[in-house]
This record gives sequence, structure tokens and C-alpha cells, in this order.
Amino acid sequence: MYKICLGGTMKEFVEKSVKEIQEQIGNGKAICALSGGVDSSVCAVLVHKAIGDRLTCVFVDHGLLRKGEREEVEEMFRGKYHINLITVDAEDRFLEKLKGVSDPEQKRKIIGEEFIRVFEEEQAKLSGYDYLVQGTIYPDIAESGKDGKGLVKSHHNVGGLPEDVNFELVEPLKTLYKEEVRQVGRELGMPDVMVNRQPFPGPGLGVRVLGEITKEKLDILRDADYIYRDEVAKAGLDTKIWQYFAAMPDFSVTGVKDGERTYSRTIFLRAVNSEDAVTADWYPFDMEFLKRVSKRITSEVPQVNRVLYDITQKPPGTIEFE
Ligand SMILES: Nc1ncnc2c1ncn2[C@@H]1O[C@H](COP(=O)(O)OP(=O)(O)OP(=O)(O)O)[C@@H](O)[C@H]1O
Repeated sequence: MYKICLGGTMKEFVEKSVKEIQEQIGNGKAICALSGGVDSSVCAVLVHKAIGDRLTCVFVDHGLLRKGEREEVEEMFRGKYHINLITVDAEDRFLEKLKGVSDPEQKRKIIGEEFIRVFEEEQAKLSGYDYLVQGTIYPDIAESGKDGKGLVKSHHNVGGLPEDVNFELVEPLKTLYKEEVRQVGRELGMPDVMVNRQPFPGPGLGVRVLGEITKEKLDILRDADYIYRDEVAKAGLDTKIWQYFAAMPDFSVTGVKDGERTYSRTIFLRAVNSEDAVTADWYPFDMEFLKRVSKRITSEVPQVNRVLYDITQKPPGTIEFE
């Protein structure tokens, strides 16, 4: 395992990794599944530094992304880093597959399987790619109890890429802890919004729209979540809270607006701090902050008439709702 304090500086780590990646890939070409999360993003930028245009990233827009996320990823990787990036528009096929499904495990499974199918299709369109870049980090290997050799991230959020893929794996971050990965990102000049990014589940908003997923629900949740994130950032809390997000339960409730009865959507707000995701405590926002967020959501998102803040620790709760 790489230890910054014992093993040298981040600059040295980056130099050493670039050399190793060049040695491994030679003149070959590599493909990387890019989620926009910290691990795959840092990995992509590192590998790009080593092999330039011979890296192609594939970003799957499954329609379960947060508001603005796709644009941010495209701007960053295509615009700033000039990395070959294929964005796959797969919203319709994911939503079609998810129609009528409300069981969380089944939703995860469907999203995972569809992700693999999409990735395989993209891979088939490309030729001459022998290497698969994976943002595997040390805890992934430790958790799965393997030594990491030839390991395809077994706990892949969206089901795991098939083990039989005809690729040689490139895993330059596999000796690092998350915080070290962030430091590598900073060393590579990546902006704070990217390296400090909070964890986001692989199935995305698919597990934050509780119960059956529809485009309408996703759009409402995206708008509410965007306002919440905006207020957290404005209050300067975005680097103080480990994870914060909005979710939407599978029921409507009665409310009143302009003297008329409404029967609309509820939004849950969640914010937790945690060291290791094993235990977590809810964040003690001040009441004025919560009032502000609630007012903005209920006035700017017309389909929402109630906002609830979750004050449950993990355990007995979990960070996500599904
Ligand atoms: N929408 C997506 N498009 C392309 N690849 C994806 C997508 N979602 C996930 N992946 C791939 O699956 C891997 C594992 O996803 P997971 O959600 O478990 O994230 P992670 O382990 O936190 O990594 P990351 O920080 O890169 O998101 C990612 O590193 C990425 O390679």
C-alpha cells in the first residue's frame, strides 16, 4: 500500500505511475468507463497524462444523473483536458427497462445489467482497444478480499463489468486510499469541484426516487436536489458535510397553495458526516438554513408541497434510502 508520508510525494507518485502506465500499455489503446466520480475521473486524467489520445472514455448517461452532471463531465474532460470522450445517451432504454419496477434490489440489478450491455455495445464499436482502465482503489481490493491481480472491481456499483471481458486491466490507483486519490487529482491540477466530489451511488437517482422510477419524478427530484446543493454551497457547507442529497418517497401528500388543496410530492433531505461510511451521523443544520431550503424548494418546484429533513443516524438507518 502506498503511504504518502513514507513512500514519497504525490508528484513522485504521479511520475512513477505515468511511467508504469506507459510501460504497461506501450503503443496500445485503452478504454475507461468514466462516471464523473473521484476514482474514475482521477484515473482517466492520470492515464491520459501517460498515453494521451490513445485513451477513450465512455460516460453513460442513464437518465439517472443529477442536474448539470453530464454537462460538467463533458466540459471538464472534453473541454479542459481534451480527452476523447464518448457520451452514451441511454436514458430511454434505462427508463424503459425500469418501467413498473419498484423493488430496490431489482432496480439495482436492472441498472447494472443495462450498464454492462451499453458498455459492451460501445466497446464493440471501437477497435484495437486492449486495455481497460479501472479506478479501483485500495479499500475496493481489501473489501473484496482478493489480491487485486486481474480483479475487475467486484463491488462495481452498477453490477460489475463482466469478468470475461477481453481486456487487460490498468489500475493505477489500487494502492491508494480515497484521500490519497484526491491528492493525486490535486497534483494533476484537477479542480476542487471534482476532487472533493461527494460519493454518489452508481445507480444514481434510480435509488433516490424511491419505488417506481419515472422521468417526471426524476425531473422533480433533480430540481429539488439542485436547489439543496446550491444552498449547501452558498452556506459554505459543501466541504464540511460528507454527503448530502435529496430523495423522493413513493407517495404524495396533502398541502395547500393559494387557498387551494394540493396533493403533491414530498422531498426528503439527507445530510450526513461519516469517517468510513460504516457509521454516520446527521448534520445539525441551523433552523434558518432548513427554512430557506424548504421555502425555495416548495416555491421553485411547483410539484413539491412538503420537505422533510432526516434525523436518523447510521445505524439503524443507512445513508441512502434504498
Ligand atoms: N454512468 C457511468 N458511466 C460510465 N462509467 C460508469 C458510470 N457509473 C459508474 N461507472 C463505472 O463504474 C465504476 C464504479 O462505480 P461506483 O459508483 O462504484 O463508483 P466509485 O467506486 O466511487 O468510483 P467513481 O469515484 O469513479 O464513481 C466507476 O469507477 C466507473 O468506472
